[in-house]
Amino acid sequence: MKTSIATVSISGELPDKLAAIAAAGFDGVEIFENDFLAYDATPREVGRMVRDAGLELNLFQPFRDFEGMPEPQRARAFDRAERKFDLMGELGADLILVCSNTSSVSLGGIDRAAADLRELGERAAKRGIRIGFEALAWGRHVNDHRDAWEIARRADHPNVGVILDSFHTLSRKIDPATIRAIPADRIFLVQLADAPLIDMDLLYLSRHFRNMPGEGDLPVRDFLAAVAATGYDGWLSLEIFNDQFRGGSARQIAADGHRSLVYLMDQVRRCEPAAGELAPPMPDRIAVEGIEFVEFAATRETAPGLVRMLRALGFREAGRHVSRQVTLYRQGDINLVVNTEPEGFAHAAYVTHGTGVCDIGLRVEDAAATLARAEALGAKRFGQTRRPGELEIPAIRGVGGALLHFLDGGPELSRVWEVEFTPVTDVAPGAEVGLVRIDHVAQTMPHDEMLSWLLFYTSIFRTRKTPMVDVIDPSGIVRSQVIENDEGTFRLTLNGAENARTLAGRFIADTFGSAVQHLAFETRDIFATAEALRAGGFEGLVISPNYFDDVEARFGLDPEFADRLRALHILYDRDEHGEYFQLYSPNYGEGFFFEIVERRGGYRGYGAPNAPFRIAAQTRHARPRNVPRR
Ligand SMILES: O=C(O)c1ccc(O)c(O)c1
Ligand SMILES: [Mg+2]
Repeated sequence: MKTSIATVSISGELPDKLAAIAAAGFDGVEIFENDFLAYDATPREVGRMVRDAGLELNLFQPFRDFEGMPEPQRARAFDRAERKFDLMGELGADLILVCSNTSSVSLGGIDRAAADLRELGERAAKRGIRIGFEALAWGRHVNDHRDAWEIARRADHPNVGVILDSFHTLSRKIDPATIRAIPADRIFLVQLADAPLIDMDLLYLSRHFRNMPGEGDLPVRDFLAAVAATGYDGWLSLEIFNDQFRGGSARQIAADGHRSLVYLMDQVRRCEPAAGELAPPMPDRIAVEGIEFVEFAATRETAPGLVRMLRALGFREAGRHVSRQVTLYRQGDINLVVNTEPEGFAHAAYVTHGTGVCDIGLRVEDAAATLARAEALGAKRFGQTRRPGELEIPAIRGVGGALLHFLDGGPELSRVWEVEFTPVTDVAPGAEVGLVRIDHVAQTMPHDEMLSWLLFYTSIFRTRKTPMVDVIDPSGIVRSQVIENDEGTFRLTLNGAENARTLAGRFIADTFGSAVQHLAFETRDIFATAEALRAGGFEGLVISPNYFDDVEARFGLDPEFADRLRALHILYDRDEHGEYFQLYSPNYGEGFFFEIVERRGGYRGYGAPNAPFRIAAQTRHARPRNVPRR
């Protein structure tokens, strides 16, 4: 189906908006009247700008407070409409959205509204214009698409139909299945938007917090499935009023919007038997079997510090790359790679961001299919000249420009470690500490990038998001959102910093952008791991004793058990499934750190209640003069 987006969804002046919309791959654009009024060009020029950008102008909107007016407002409303029809003639627009009346003087009555729309349809027909009637969720008398459709039906005019908008239907919890009863040829346009589930006045929610389908909590997929089942094959158009998007990057928001529509059409194609071919087929969402490796960019000068930390954590050198300055460190199922090449991608990442994670390798069922899906959803493929002995491993750009590589069990890619690395035996192995796998990867980014990356991950991979939580940092709030699969083999936490003084905010400033801020490893016995680390000279993050007094009281812990936590600086949490234990390294370099966790009995969370105390300890650690003597 053809896709479009309303100008109101994008930041900037009209030309910036149009350029971003065209670049993102949309076929058309809805001109929101205020964007036209605010811009200094004639309607003819604006129409030409749209077409020169390669876009169709599919809707002019909104026309307000029309139906059910008493005189003299009624006659005024028709005069206003005629003026807008003149304007549309110049713009080259043939569909106008009339939204349901919100005026306190408007009168109810389905037949009165139908008669008004019929007359408007008659006048519009003379100009080759069609009227799409939309029920606003806060319309005075009409606030339900079923009533809007009944009015359009009774207007009984070929130039009068309805415009359906997922926000208005779903925010009022109207069953979208009721759309299935509307004939497709009377649906003139479909607008799509999602929104978070926040208990708030609907007008305020709509004008400030709408977001792209898949970014919020509304069942937009069921809405579009119902639309598709009618046989509708017209425009799918995004209409997103969002304060953050208005101030964001026009190109990023437009690209996210396009991705959200492609993803939505793909979901509907799979779940609605009555839907036709909505979009070109692509592989289904990709199941991630695990994190195969994490690669750090470093230099000869910075690598020794990092490697000292890895050894203290029990990692052992296990291989050297056949043609690059790349070393593999291993423990349990964890593969960490340190890249000190003086050129190429990792070096460029080092120059821009400093020592840190530049690449994550995911184990998937089919690496080629993963790349195909990612590209169909607008991800950027990455390629670099191969050196002798190197495999071709599909990769895309991810958070902060870092890479995501895809490995699978096929004959080539399953042998990457044997083919690309020469095994070595560590000459100075540290103690065994019992880390078995990567539990999660935490990526830190500015808050206004969070929805983009959320959509990126959830649209490509078979994952779900959990509700966003606020984490209190001594200098502000950090929002945290989890993306995970059912199997627990792929867990990410996205942390969005709203200000530059929080630990997360300073990390973004110091690393010049979004990046992995910590890696969490799993152990099966946190106490044994903590003892072994300590014996090997690893200095963990010191947590305030006040914290342990509180957890002891809060969970009714056995005092001896609480003393062990206290002595080893192990944080504790519990949910209805089980228990969680956490231990942290101090910050390394630009604010990167490691976490070690143990999950007992199916604990589902990530220790969010502990985050403020961990952050406070890290902040103290970074400014040692604040550490109280003990
Ligand atoms: O918020 C509004 O007024 C408004 C206007 C036009 C629309 O299409 C809409 O969904 C909302
Ligand atoms: Mg709308």
